[in-house]
Amino acid sequence: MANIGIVIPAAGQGKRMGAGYNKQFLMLMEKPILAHTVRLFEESDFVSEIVIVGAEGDISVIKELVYYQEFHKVAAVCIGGVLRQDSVRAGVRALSPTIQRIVVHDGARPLLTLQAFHKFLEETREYSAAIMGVPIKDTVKRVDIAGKVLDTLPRDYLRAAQTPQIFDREILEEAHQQAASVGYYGTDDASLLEWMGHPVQMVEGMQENIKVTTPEDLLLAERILTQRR
Ligand SMILES: Nc1ccn([C@@H]2O[C@H](COP(=O)(O)OP(=O)(O)OP(=O)(O)O)[C@@H](O)[C@H]2O)c(=O)n1
Ligand SMILES: C[C@](O)(CO)[C@H](O)COP(=O)(O)O
Repeated sequence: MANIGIVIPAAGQGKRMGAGYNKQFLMLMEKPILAHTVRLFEESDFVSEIVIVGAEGDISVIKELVYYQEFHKVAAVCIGGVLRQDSVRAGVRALSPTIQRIVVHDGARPLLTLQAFHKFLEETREYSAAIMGVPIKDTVKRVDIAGKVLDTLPRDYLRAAQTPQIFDREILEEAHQQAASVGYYGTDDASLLEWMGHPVQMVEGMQENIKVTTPEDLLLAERILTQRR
């Protein structure tokens, strides 16, 4: 299972966080959010290479972070694109050709644990494409443009998709290439494969593996990490 390459998209603008700069540099328990995310993969024996994708103006800061945190597996820090999808594609391109199995994990998901990641690798080893997700806790309604409720979706078959998402390199590259050629956009990488008609396996994730998106998420992340200490 070794020789896995990690792509960490971290080139977003963090608009919903409203910090005025990339939210992944916000401090979480005395370290930038991004440092927590990268540390996990640095410590995994199954990971041989990490690529971090940043906004053009953040590249030198990310390189400094890599240096000071002593992240030896980071093979490249490359420039992302306007959409998350563009950033992931750039990251995949920057991985060594020897890497044939790729995990994509949001820079903004710093709470994944090594144990959960290794369980994920074990459970997904037979699949060419697989993702983490968690059952939806709320009742989910579809509404029209005016907010009128149309119906209630059967919750048993709904999952909130997370990262990590794992793919055979060939399939992920093909999905990104095809999507780019027609301008198809998906909010995660798995959706590009779904669009192509390629099967994607869902495995149980962890509720704590939140994406730090708004200020409340940062507070929650701090509480979770405090409890883990
Ligand atoms: N063009 C983009 C957009 C997003 N991301 C990354 O994709 C992950 C998930 O995106 P999200 O949490 O939505 O981050 P932002 O796009 O930064 O948030 P917002 O939509 O609030 O601006 C983040 O790690 C983000 O940095 C990226 O690498 N390149
Ligand atoms: C990839 C992802 O984190 C899965 O939940 C999510 O889709 C990213 O979404 P966003 O639209 O960039 O917030």
